[in-house]
Amino acid sequence: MAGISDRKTKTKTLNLRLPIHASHLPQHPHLRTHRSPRKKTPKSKGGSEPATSTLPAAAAATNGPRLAHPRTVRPGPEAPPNGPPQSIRPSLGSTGDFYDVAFKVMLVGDSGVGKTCLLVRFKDGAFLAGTFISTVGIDFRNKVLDVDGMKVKLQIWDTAGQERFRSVTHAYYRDAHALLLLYDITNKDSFDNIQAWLTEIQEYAQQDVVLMLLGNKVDSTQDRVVKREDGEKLAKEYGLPFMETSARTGLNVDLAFTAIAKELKQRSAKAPSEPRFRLHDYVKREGRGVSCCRL
Ligand SMILES: Nc1nc2c(ncn2[C@@H]2O[C@H](COP(=O)(O)OP(=O)(O)OP(=O)(O)O)[C@@H](O)[C@H]2O)c(=O)[nH]1
Ligand SMILES: [Mg+2]
Repeated sequence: MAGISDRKTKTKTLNLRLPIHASHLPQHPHLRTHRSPRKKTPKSKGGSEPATSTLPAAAAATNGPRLAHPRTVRPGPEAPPNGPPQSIRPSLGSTGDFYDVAFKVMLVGDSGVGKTCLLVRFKDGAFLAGTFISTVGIDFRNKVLDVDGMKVKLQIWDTAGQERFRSVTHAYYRDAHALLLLYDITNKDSFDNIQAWLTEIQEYAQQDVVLMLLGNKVDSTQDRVVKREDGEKLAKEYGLPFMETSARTGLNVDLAFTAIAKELKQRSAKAPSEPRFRLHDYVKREGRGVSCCRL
């Protein structure tokens, strides 16, 4: 297995890869625009990393990923209160897209697990092959989905997995309606760090945030070191919906975001007339295995 630290990496601003308009970027004081050397992905065990504790309340949850522990919310300078989902009335987004309701989704997980690639695959239908360019700070892309006749806008925040940007990311958790937590099936450390990420989420995110666990790079069958069953077991332990994905082939990528959008839309409905959407069941039913797709 090629460890993350073994790879040829380069760090530069995400803007170079995601050509979003500069005016869309939050003026966060921690946002960096300079290149800096890549550091090894932090380990959760020991050191200054978040303690690796379990989330018993989350584990007990059977109907979703709610983290029931009381927590201290530490909003950052750019984190407005996370109220209910935005306006149900049709709105015109800054990119000219009409939407009925909008939500914020955050991608989190160790550096190199494929967060940026997953977002680019979902937004543009392409895969960013080649030199790994690590995200600096945080950035976002918008995509409007048609969910059962309603235009649902997802504002998807792509965070930097490197430890040195962690304080930047913390400031945005509170504003997120949903989190996609990724590990890399070819990198055991990234899987072992999931518990630490959950602890961090428990501390900084909203209590009712929608959370899904994704094991990415499932196309790399030769390099797999985390079994699918281990991912499923961990997800079950914490009451999380789980899927394996590939930003390279696109396997389950649209499904992951669509599932999140469906769940958020359902939650935003004031008087839901339709049958209750069940995120766990939907993901289990619709998720596809590796064998379905060739490279
Ligand atoms: N085989 C394979 N490689 C992938 C996949 N997703 C990402 N990669 C590769 O993994 C490396 C890291 O991908 P990124 O998306 O930049 O990782 P990241 O999680 O955004 O990393 P940070 O920005 O540092 O937090 C790149 O070399 C990608 O080409 C995947 O699904 N399959
Ligand atoms: Mg990235």
